Amino acid sequence: MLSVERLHKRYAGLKVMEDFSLELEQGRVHCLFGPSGCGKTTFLRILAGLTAPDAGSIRMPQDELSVAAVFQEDRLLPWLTVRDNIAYSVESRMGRSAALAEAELWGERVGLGDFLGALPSQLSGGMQRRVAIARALVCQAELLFLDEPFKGLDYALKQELMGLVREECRRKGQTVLFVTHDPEEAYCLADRVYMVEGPPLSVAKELDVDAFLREITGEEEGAALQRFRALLTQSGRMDTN
Ligand SMILES: Nc1ncnc2c1ncn2[C@@H]1O[C@H](COP(=O)(O)OP(=O)(O)OP(=O)(O)O)[C@@H](O)[C@H]1O
Repeated sequence: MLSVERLHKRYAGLKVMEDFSLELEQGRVHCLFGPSGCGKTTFLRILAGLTAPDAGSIRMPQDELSVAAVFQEDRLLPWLTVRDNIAYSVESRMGRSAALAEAELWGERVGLGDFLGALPSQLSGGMQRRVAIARALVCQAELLFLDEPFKGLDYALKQELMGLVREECRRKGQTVLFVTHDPEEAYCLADRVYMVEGPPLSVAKELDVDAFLREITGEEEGAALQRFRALLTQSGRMDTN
């Protein structure tokens, strides 16, 4: 569905990407997993068309795919309410009243039903994150890019939102690429994990979630595995148990 070939990127003296390639498969949730500062956000920005690579190409089968993204900074419009922030991205396509109805539905699904009329300045950081997630999900885009989408959320909420993202992406066959340095998020949400190091991002180690788990815990069975299995159950990922 999307093929990234031999990307190179440099910021002044810093090489952040060197010959980096990756494939995204239609309808799957992919995780780019790597340490802070290794170049993950730069990669997402290149895919989203916000940063230009120095060399390399991004190929998609169709000319135009719809894309929605959540970046680390929430980028909410401060003068619009929660309802209007969520509706904003779909209003031109759906019309105002349908967009507002969808916005209310998504506002409620992320647990902000009582704050639909609030302004971003009246929300906590975690609540603003939830608005940003709702705003991305309401678009029903074919491609969804998420940069550390659950950063700053408490554990229970993170589990709930991961379940929501999984369920929605599965239901609509969306292709997702999310970025994290949290192994639990990678394990609970992804179908495939690309482990990277850097800068520069260069070769990604591509793993299914069970191989990823073995890679990070260094064990086949044991306490860590059981803990992750419990997480898996909580987050609704019974199918890989
Ligand atoms: N616009 C920029 N100009 C110069 N250097 C940049 C710019 N954006 C990022 N960098 C540098 O490129 C490197 C990779 O940054 P990037 O934000 O892509 O990493 P990351 O893996 O997403 O990090 P984190 O997980 O902490 O968000 C860092 O050393 C960063 O300082």
